[in-house]
Amino acid sequence: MRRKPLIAGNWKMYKTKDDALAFIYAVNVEVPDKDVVESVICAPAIFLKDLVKREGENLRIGAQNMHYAEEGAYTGEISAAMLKSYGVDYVIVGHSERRAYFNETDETVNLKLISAVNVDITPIVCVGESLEIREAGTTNQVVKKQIEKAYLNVSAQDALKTVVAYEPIWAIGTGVTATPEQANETIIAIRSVIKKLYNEEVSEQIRILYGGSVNTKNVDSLLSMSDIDGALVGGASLDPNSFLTLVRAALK
Ligand SMILES: O=C(CO)COP(=O)(O)O
Repeated sequence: MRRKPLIAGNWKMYKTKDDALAFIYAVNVEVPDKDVVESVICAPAIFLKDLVKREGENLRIGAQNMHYAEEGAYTGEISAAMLKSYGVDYVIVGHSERRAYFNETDETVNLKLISAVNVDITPIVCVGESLEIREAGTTNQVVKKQIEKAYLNVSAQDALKTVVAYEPIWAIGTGVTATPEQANETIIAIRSVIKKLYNEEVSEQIRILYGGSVNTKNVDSLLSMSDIDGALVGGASLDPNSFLTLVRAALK
C-alpha cells in the first residue's frame, strides 16, 4: 500500500527573519499539491507566527520542539495548545540533538507525543542509533526500545495520527547517509515493532521518514525504497531550490 509522502525541513537554529520570509515567498507557490505530497517546514519558534500567516495552500509549518505539559510554571517553554493556537500543524519530537543537548528522554518524548496528538498537531517522532550502536549490531533493539517507549499508552487510533522519523545519529549533518538499503531495513524493523504494539493496519499506514544527510542527489534512491515514506531534512532544506527539488522527488 502506498502511503502519502511527506517531506519535512528541519531548519534547526538557522536563518533570521528576513531569510525565513524570503524562503516562504520563494517556495509557497511552487510546492506540489498537498493531497499528493505533504511539504512541511519546521522552523524556530520565533518565526512560526509569521510563517503560518504566509503559508500557501500546500505548505505546512511545524515547530521543532514543545513542552509536554498542558500549561504551567515552565519559564521559557511553549505548549502544544499555544502552537495550535497559532496554526502550527506539526512538531518534531525527540530529535537526537534535543536528546543529546537538552535532556530529552524516551519518557518526555512519550508525553510530548500524547500532548501533540491531543490538540491535533502531528508529532514527527524521531528515533535513531549512534555509530557505536550501529557498529555493535544492536540498532534494531535500540530503535525498538525507543519506539515502544514513545508509544506507551498511545491508542492505535492516535498512533495513526503520528509520523516516525528514523534518523541515525551518525548520518545527521555528517554528509554520511545511510544507504537506502540500510535505512529501509531499519524502517521495516520499526514497522514490525509497530505491528506488534498495534496491528498490521497501523504498521502499514503509519508513515516513516528517513533523516540524515538527505540531499538532492540521494533523495531519489532513498524514496524509491519500499518502506521509506519521505524525509526529514536539515541542511538541504535551507535553500528554497534544494527544498523544492526534494519535495518534487516525492512526486516520482
Ligand atoms: O537532523 C536532521 C533532520 O532532523 C538531518 O540533518 P541533515 O539533513 O543536515 O543531516
